[in-house]
Amino acid sequence: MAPRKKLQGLVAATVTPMTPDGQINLSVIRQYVDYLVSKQNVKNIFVNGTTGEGLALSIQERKQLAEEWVRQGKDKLDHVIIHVGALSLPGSQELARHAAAIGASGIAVIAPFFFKPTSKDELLAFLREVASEAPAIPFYYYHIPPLTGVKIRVEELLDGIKEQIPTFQGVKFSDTDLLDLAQCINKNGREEFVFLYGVDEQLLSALAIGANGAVGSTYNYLGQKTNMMLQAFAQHDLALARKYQFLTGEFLNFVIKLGFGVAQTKAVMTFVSGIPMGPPRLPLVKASEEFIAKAKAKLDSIVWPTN
Ligand SMILES: CC(=O)N[C@@H]([C@@H](O)[C@H](O)[C@H](O)CO)[C@@H](O)CC(=O)C(=O)O
Repeated sequence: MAPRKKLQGLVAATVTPMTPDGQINLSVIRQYVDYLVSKQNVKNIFVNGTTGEGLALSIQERKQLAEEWVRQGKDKLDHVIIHVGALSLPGSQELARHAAAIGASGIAVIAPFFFKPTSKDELLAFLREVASEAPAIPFYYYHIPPLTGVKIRVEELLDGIKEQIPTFQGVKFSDTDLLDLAQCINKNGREEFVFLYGVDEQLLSALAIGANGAVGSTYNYLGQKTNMMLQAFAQHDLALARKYQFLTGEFLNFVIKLGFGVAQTKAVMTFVSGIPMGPPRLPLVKASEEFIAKAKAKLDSIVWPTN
């Protein structure tokens, strides 16, 4: 899938549908793609990331999922980015080669987080060895220090990165350190690289400092609303953009207090879309019925602007 345009706007971090007994469920991916496009107006996806439980899947499962998303996304989606990060370099390289071979629009990689890189050079060396296995497609660094524990500043990482990784295209920035993000954008320019923000409840702040778009779990079911926020922001209607951000925040603030993660995202996506996303994989456990009832009532109670 050759990307026709530069990646920008919203990217849904897809959940991995599973059967009730915990096997990956490829059979609903077609319906999932159609739902994102027709109901959420989201035409970019990020597969096998955090929300997709990529690190809890086998290499074989990750390949099967990547293939199905690319197949079903053909002629419907603009970008299918496959997350190929893994704890071992050979695992990550194998996934990178596979993603390129099946026609993914790009690959993304998190920092390995059992044996962690302790410096920019160590991290860059790992990323370079993965990126070079897919030399014809864009490469994105997936920065998510709350989960990886790798806190190397992106500002530092980007310094001279193109010489090391010619396919480097941008960052999925899932951290609240907006000073780091701002420095990245200020030094490199939002035209040079793509900066996709990954903390959905704070997206408007990231847009204000120049983020090109966002990758996140909520764009699966609040994509349409968040697109309205992006539109309001683009039209300099900050008051309206804030309304959308505050309402998304109201929902997330509510569910975060109840305990919110990938399992709960799967449950919310199931009741909003009607597509059965199934349980998460251990060690994650499925959301409780109580959570589902409360989250649904909260989401239903929100009155969105009609403009
Ligand atoms: C830690 C985490 O899961 N963060 C989410 C957010 O979308 C997050 O669910 C949202 O901001 C709610 O807190 C994304 O950054 C993760 C993501 O994009 C991915 O699945 O790779």
